[in-house]
Amino acid sequence: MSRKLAIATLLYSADYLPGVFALGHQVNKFLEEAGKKDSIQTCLIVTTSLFNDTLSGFAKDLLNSVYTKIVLVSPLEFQDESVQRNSENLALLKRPELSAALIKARLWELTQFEQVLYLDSDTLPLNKGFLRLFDIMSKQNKLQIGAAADIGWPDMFNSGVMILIPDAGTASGLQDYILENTSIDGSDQGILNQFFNQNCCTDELIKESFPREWVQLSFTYNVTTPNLGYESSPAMNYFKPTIKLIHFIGRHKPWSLWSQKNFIKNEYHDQWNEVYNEFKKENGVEVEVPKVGIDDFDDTENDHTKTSTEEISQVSEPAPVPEVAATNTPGDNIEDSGNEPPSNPVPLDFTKWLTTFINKDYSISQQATENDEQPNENDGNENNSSPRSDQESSINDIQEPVVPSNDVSAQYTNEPQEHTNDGDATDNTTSGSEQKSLIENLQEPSTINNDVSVRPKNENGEHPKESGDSADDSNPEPEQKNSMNHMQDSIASNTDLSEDVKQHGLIDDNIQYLEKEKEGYEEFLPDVHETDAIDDEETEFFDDGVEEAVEGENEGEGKAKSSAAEDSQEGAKPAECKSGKPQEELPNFKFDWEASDYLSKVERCFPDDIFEYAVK
Ligand SMILES: O=c1ccn([C@@H]2O[C@H](COP(=O)(O)OP(=O)(O)O[C@H]3O[C@H](CO)[C@@H](O)[C@H](O)[C@H]3O)[C@@H](O)[C@H]2O)c(=O)[nH]1
Ligand SMILES: [Mn+2]
Repeated sequence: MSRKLAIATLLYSADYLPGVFALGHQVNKFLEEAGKKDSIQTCLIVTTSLFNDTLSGFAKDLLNSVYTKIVLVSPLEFQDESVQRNSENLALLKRPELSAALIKARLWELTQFEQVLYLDSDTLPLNKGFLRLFDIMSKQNKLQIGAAADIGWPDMFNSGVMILIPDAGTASGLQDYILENTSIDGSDQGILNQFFNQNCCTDELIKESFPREWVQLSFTYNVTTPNLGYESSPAMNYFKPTIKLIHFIGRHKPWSLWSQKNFIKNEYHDQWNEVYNEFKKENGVEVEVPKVGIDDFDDTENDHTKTSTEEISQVSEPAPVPEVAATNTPGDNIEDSGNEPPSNPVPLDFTKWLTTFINKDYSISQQATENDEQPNENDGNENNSSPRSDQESSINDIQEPVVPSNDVSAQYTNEPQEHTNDGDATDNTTSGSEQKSLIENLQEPSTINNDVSVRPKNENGEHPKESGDSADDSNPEPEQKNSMNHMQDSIASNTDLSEDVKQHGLIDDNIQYLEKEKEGYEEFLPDVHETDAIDDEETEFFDDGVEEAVEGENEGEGKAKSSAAEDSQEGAKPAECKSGKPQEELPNFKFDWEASDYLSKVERCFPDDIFEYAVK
């Protein structure tokens, strides 16, 4: 008899709807292709309040067309207390919106299925090869979890792709565990590892008899991106044809406006966009959903009833005329509830990125000139609130003009006067709302009364244990092709963008030049239209990669580097910089860093912590 299998994903806030749609669409395509549409169900786990109170009938209809089962879930019992206890660790992640991801623990309650492949809604299977997980893990037992290693700490698994055996006992054990323990990362990934993963047992004695087991899947089933270190390595080229699934980890998802404007070029983002556009086209979303400018919607999860899991059958009513989000109280909007990255009034992160590519000799002399000749250049930038005291070291004198990103871009373009400091903050703050314009149209306080039945909780029989390696993959997958990014057209009308594109046209030119020159790094080079909103997370990847590259290229130059660092600590003045070239002789903002060791100088002149004073 065939097993009851399901592929499940999770939705607890409306801003992940595009992910849920694209994923469902893609999964359906591959189920069809593999001839498994009838044997594997697709299941959306969605919080009751989101589904009933926030999503529009149109959104529900779309969800029902993509997923064969929609399972409504309430927050875990005492979830608030767990979230509270985990808040400190979660703060380290800078992802407050993930506090509710603990609800993934409800996956083990899906006992109507014998085995569930859970996929985060920010994942994208690339081919039907991911379905092989059901074969690889066919002998899985309820005490095992199948998952790939997390790149952040490879002794732990990433909880964005997990294969599991639903089981009432495991479910309640896990939920008790969540109540009593603090998660390593403040969210589901940490606690699931602590519960299932033998590696997380730090007591060697107990480890021997650890009751559960993480069965490690091949990374090709959950290739997380961005991950500069990994992608830049030859391993990416080597394994690329075998990748079955991409996972867009981190704060910026392919559907977010930030990604559309700023994201480091990534073919997988393009691919996600293709799938999403395909979904929209097939479902007439673009035509049917008007763009409106409502910013607020209620995504809060208020239903704390004890009901564990409820299942609704397919919504049978016809698709209603598209409805827009209902009026909401100001306090309920997504930004207030922490589901959007907090706006960053000073585009420090872009600056951080930008300075990585600045010819330091030029930038310093330029800054020195600016300091001398244009002391008030930044006066108009109300974001640049950093106090400047006479006591500050000379390195701060060097750095300060760099902080507003547009000033830095001016250095690139050699047209400092043509770039203003206006608009950074405004632009950044508008991005969140623009990004939601589609989503908002998929929300409403619903009056739809779905057939709801309490889901039965069945015990599952235990399968013989297998700790087999699942890394096999003999099926060569097609190369991923690049495509145009259509998201700007489709998600939001973005009037700010064109203005900024114009403003920074020359920066774009330079970056394209760099891309051409630096083959193999394309994935990591921002397709920059904006100078704001790049966050630490991704710039850190970027910086790390650059440092790596420099290390490789400048082998044996450690001494020069350390002396450069000393210089910096002593507060070297612009005139004392290594090359000492006069400004006119310097290349006109060519990205000639490859041929030089300027990055080591950048390190000297732009130490990471130089920006800290402005980060409030
Ligand atoms: O506001 C939100 C946030 C998350 N989700 C759902 O929860 C999943 C997890 O969040 P995600 O943004 O994908 O987290 P990651 O950036 O992937 O971060 C890592 O850390 C998370 C917290 O431990 C884990 O849940 C992830 O699997 C792991 O990859 C999403 O895919 C969605 O399905 C929402 O519906 N709304
Ligand atoms: Mn994820």
